[in-house]
Amino acid sequence: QYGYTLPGWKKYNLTYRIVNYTPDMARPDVDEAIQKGLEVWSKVTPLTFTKISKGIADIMIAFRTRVHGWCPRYFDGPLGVLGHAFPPGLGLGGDTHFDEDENWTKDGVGFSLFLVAAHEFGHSLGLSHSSDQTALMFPNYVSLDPSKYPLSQDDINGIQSIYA
Ligand SMILES: O=C1CC=C(NS(=O)(=O)c2ccc(-c3ccccc3)cc2)CC1=O
Ligand SMILES: [Ca+2]
Ligand SMILES: [Zn+2]
Repeated sequence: QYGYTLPGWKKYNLTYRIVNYTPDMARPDVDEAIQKGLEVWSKVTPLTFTKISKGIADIMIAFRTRVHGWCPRYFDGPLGVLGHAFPPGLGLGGDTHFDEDENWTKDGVGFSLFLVAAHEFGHSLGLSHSSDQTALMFPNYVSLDPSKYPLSQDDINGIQSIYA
C-alpha cells in the first residue's frame, strides 16, 4: 500500500544508458545487474527498456560519490545511502545514481547491485516507498536472495496502478 504514486512515464518504451562503470565489478556483471533490475519491472508491466551507449537516455545510470555534477542530491560515503533515483520526467527524471563509495557486488560481500538497482528503478518508474517489509520498495535494504523473485504483491499492485 503506497502513500502516493507519482505520475508515471507517458510512454512505455524507455531507453537507458550506463554512463560509467563501478570498478568493483566486471562490466558484463554490471550490465547484467542493471538489465535484470529493469526486467523485474518490465515483467509485470507493458514497459520495455532499450540500452543505448551514447546520447541522452530516459534513464541515465551513473556511479557517483559525494556532491556530483548538477545533481541536487549528494552521497554520504561508505554505507548509509546506497543510491538515489528521480521520478519520471525530463532531464534528471528517471536518472539513477549509485554511491561509488559502496562495495558493489554480484553475489559476494557488499551490496547487491541488482537488488539496489531494482529498488531504485522502482523510483525511476514513479513508485514511492512501501511500508510492506517484504516489498522491494521497502525503505531499508534487506539482502534478499537475488535469485528469488524480489517483487512482492505490494510492488506489483503499485507499479500496475501506474502502468495498466
Ligand atoms: O530514495 C531513497 C532514499 C534512501 C535510500 N536508501 S538506500 O539507498 O540505502 C536503499 C535502501 C533500501 C534499498 C532496498 C530495499 C529493498 C530491497 C532492496 C534494496 C536500496 C537502497 C534509497 C532510496 O531510494
Ligand atoms: Ca553511501
Ligand atoms: Zn545523484
